[in-house]
Amino acid sequence: MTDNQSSSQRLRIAIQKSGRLSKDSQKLLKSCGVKFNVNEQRLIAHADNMPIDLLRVRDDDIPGLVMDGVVDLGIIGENVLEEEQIERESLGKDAAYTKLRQLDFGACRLSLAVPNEFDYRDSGSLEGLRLATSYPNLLRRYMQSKGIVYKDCMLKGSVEVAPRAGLADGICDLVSTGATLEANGLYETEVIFKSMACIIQSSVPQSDAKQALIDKILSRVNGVIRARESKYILLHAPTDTLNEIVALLPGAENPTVLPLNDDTNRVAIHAVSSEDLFWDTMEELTKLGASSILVMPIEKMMG
Ligand SMILES: Nc1ncnc2c1ncn2[C@@H]1O[C@H](COP(=O)(O)OP(=O)(O)OP(=O)(O)O)[C@@H](O)[C@H]1O
Ligand SMILES: O=P(O)(O)OC[C@H]1O[C@H](OP(=O)(O)OP(=O)(O)O)[C@H](O)[C@@H]1O
Ligand SMILES: [Mg+2]
Repeated sequence: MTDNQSSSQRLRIAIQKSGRLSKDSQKLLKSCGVKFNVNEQRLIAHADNMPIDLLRVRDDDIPGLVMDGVVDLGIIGENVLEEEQIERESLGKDAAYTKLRQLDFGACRLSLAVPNEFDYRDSGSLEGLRLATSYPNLLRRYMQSKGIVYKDCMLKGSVEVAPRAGLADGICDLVSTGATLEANGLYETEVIFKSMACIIQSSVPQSDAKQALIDKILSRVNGVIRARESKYILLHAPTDTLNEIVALLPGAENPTVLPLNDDTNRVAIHAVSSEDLFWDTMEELTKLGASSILVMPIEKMMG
């Protein structure tokens, strides 16, 4: 590290050390051109080509590190972020941050779930019962909004086993596929919070140089996510169904139409689509006479 890159001038980004968000967080930063190697034993990874340090920590610590201005940026699930914000606000601690954008991974929901044999009608069925959760603040906010009084059972992990272990009557935990609930003889009754990973910035004012680097990273994140959501589509189409074919391409504006050699009845279409092209649409396209349909991933996008 050179003098002009002393630690206070380097941008500090907190990411999850190991868990559901860690690989996707690293992949996103690498796609943004940040070059680094992670040593599993080390808390910090220095980027080789930009004044950026990655701090690899437990996800629960990331919102607090950003809110206290210890790090400049953090990649975190909205569930953990919101939980920490409610906690800090209730304690009168600083809970300010800026959400730069939602990301395209870490999709899950915080839900209420009860044992399969539980006769659940609505959240009122939980009145007076004990609920196990790692998210006491989000649960309290939801139950207060419904006017339901319940008892807490705070567990940092293994929440789904609590009812079977006789620790609680129901749970409030993260769900994605629902496989963990099913494996534990539980069923989901109500979604109380929907979550994605997001990138947040500390509210502490930054130097111009650091803010410029944050803006550059954010612009690249936008480009990476737009590219991941988009496809490059090439196909051949009969001229008489051209308009119908173009109308079927999702989110494709002003596609390029090119003549084909020795074939005046058909043209080539090149289009960038804002969504994937599903098999059903491809089948519709072939029914309209389209052929040589290619759907390709886009690596980068800008402008
Ligand atoms: N099943 C899931 N599918 C997708 N995203 C999930 C899933 N479960 C959790 N997440 C998201 O990933 C985040 C991290 O989940 P993980 O299970 O790795 O956390 P953890 O066990 O608390 O990790 P840590 O050791 O860092 O505290 C969650 O807070 C949530 O935002
Ligand atoms: O609905 P599903 O697809 O089954 O996912 C839900 C599970 O995923 C998360 O745990 P994870 O597997 O990350 O392990 P952890 O309990 O160690 O955090 C979450 O805490 C649930 O237990
Ligand atoms: Mg955690």
